[in-house]
Order: sequence, then C-alpha cells, then structure tokens
Amino acid sequence: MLLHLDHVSKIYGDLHALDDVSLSVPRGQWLSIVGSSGSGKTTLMNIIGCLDSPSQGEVALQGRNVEHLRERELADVRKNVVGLVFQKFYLVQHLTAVENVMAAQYYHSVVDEKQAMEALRQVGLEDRAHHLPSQLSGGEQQRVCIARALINCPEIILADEPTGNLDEANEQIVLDLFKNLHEQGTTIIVVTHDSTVAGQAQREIMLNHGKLVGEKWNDQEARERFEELVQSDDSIAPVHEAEFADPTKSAKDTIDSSNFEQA
Ligand SMILES: Nc1ncnc2c1ncn2[C@@H]1O[C@H](COP(=O)(O)OP(=O)(O)OP(=O)(O)O)[C@@H](O)[C@H]1O
Repeated sequence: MLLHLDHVSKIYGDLHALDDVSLSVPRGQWLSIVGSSGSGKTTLMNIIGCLDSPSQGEVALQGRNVEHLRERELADVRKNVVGLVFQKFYLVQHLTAVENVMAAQYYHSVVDEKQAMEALRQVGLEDRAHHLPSQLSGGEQQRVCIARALINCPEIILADEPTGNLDEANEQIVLDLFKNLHEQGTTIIVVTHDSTVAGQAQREIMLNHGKLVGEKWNDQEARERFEELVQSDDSIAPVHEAEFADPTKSAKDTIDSSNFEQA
C-alpha cells in the first residue's frame, strides 16, 4: 500500500473534523474524496500530504509510519512523495510561468530551467512559459500549478478542488492531464464537489461529519484487484460497504445521508 490510514481522527475541542477514518490506497490508484462542506475533506488531504498530523490513529506512506519520521525525513516526504494542486492557484504574480515552476524547484534545492520547461511542455504550456500569471487564463494558471506539482516526479498528486475555478473546457484539459499521469502510474487523490470530476476516478469515497460513510467504484477491475490485496493482507482497510448513489454537482449544499444506500 502506498498510503494507509489506521483509525485516524483529527479533533478540535469537541469537534471531530475526522472521525476514526481507516483507508488504504494502493500505488497507482485514482481516488476521489467527496462530501459536503465541513465534512473533513481538506483535513484529510492535509493529513495525507503530511501538512498536518492526526490527533489519534496512524498514517503510513510508502510503508513508513509518518509519526516515526524525523523532521528531515518528513520534509523529504513532503518534497518528493507528494505534489499538491489547489483550487486557488497560489502562483507568485510577479514571476513568469517557468519562474513559478522553478521557484518550486528552488524549494527542492535544485533549479534547472530545462526541467521546468519540460514540466510546462507536459501540460502543453511551453509557448506560455514567459507569461506572467495575469497574462494567463484560469485554465492555463492551473496547468502551471500542475507543472509545479510535477517537478519532482511525485508518487502522489493531491489535488484540492483542482477544477473549482475552471470552465468545462479547461476542466477537461486538467482531467486529461490527470488521466495521462494516472496511465504513467501516478497515484491521484482529488477532493471535489463535481460529480463529473469525481466520476473520472477508479474509486470514490464520501465523508460526512468526519466519518467515511460511503464508497463507490467506477472501475470494477481495480476493485477486484484491491479486494485480492485485502484478502492477502488483513492490515489493509477493506472496501467500505455503504455505496452512495449519486454525488451531485452541487454536493456542497445537498449531500446528506439520504444520498446513501446500503450496498
Ligand atoms: N484549525 C481548525 N480549528 C478548528 N476547527 C477546524 C480547523 N480546521 C478545520 N476545522 C473544522 O473541521 C471541519 C472540517 O473542515 P474541512 O476544512 O476539512 O472541511 P471540508 O470538507 O474541506 O470543507 P469545504 O468543502 O467547505 O472546504 C469543519 O467543521 C471545520 O470548521
């Protein structure tokens, strides 16, 4: 398993932002996380990306318990294992596209313009490399962010509402990029309120009040492979047996327990 969460909770005072979540994600899986506003999606993303730590439970990445990593090893995981993509692009406005990608490299202590240009080529933006963010469309800015996330060839792309600010055409471009990355073996974890985006994943999980309340597989072969893994290793969190029928486009406002059916 690339990622394993074992009974993870994140507690703020009386509030369980995450409540006893167990989840295993094999290398190369494309997973969507859906749920209403405040259900704990970003909290879960931050814990998976080692930007936050759980109050209870354990997180293992690449088989290593994150809690036992030293600060330097943890920084290394953040740098090399995970690439982050956000709804708000967080581009530096006075730097060009290629400089924004290189700024991410600087954080990784390597600055190589050729590599940055290659990442921009991968997202189809080499001809916009010397434009400022203000000279790029929203879709192009998000593609710069994906190039920035790709710069260290991460094992996991973690994306929080990556298409939230995009029109349908640009949403499709971003989804096609994720599809290519997935075909190359990258693990993709996407938080989204959009059923079209969620439905591209092999597997969707739903959070409600911090609990994992539903699971849906769009790729039955992937589900079978996963279930074989579960049978061979009882430490793997099995498929959650509550399936949800229809995560709606406006799930933010409408998802509640009535969206669920027992499988
Ligand atoms: N630092 C914090 N201190 C206290 N409560 C917090 C903190 N961070 C998050 N929460 C609470 O935890 C719950 C889950 O928040 P989270 O941001 O994970 O939800 P979300 O599903 O990502 O929501 P949205 O879809 O609106 O972005 C919310 O009730 C939120 O108010």
